[in-house]
Amino acid sequence: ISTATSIAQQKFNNCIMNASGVWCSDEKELTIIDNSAAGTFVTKSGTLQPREGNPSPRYFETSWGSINSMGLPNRGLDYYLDFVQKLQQQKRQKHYFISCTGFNVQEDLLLLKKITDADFKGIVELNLSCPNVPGKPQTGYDFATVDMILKNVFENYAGPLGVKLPPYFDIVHFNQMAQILNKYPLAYINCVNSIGNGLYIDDEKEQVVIKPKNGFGGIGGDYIKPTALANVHAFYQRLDPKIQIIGTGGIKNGQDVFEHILCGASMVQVGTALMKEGPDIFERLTQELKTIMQAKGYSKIADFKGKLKYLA
Ligand SMILES: O=C(O)c1[nH]c(=O)[nH]c(=O)c1I
Repeated sequence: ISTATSIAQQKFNNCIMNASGVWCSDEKELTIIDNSAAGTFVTKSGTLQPREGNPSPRYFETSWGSINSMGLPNRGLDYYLDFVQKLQQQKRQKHYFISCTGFNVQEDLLLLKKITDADFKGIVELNLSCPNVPGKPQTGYDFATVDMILKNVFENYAGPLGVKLPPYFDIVHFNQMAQILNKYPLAYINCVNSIGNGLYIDDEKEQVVIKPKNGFGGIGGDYIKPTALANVHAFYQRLDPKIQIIGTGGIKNGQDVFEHILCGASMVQVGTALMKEGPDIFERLTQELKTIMQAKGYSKIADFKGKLKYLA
């Protein structure tokens, strides 16, 4: 039984990896993920300059998931690029994802030029959905801007590239976004980022639990799985099959991985549950998925990818 997959013709021996932002902020964390059962890793979204991010407390775990307003703290794109290129020299058969995000299209293009100049051979994840930089909108909800960015990106970047999208909640929005995405040679889209600007309250103290933005933050975990599955499947139904889908959101056991693949995901990313359990989770998720596949008579993920059935 194989849980292998491929994205943009790059092969991965496992379809399960980390979500950007979790266990991927420095080379120590990235090395641990690289040596875990995860098929590969994606870095924290790198910006042109390093960033401190928002004041703490900025992350809080609940029984059903998490709320975060990290504020894009990162070592800067150059740091991640240098580290991944060094690692790539040692592990030629492995491929890695680098996440990046600019505050406007000029910055996006500068980030991509750095990646081109470094002769990066992995896959780029352009983050269009950070919900936690005060005063900055989530690009993914501005359709015209997404269209303009993708036009500029694909006029300037030649390597495999995907985008990290926010969750959408309206069928018309799925249609409008799919129409835009289908115009471009995207390697994949990654659905979903956290559900932006949720609010979690400590009843005893009668107060919020994170400091930035009066407690408003991105929601992850069990809360968002139905939304994540819907976004994966809605785009699977609408996109050119050349554009693959990475499923992110609410994955904490083999069943959740199975459901994302059934909805059309070629790869899945784990955030909140990885934060809670640590990198050993990848071995557990892989075994649980294999057990489910065995019970159902599937030998590879292509046997059931996207095969969600509807009621007649
Ligand atoms: O606050 C963050 O750093 C953050 N938090 C998220 O939940 N998603 C994102 O894309 C980012 I860049």
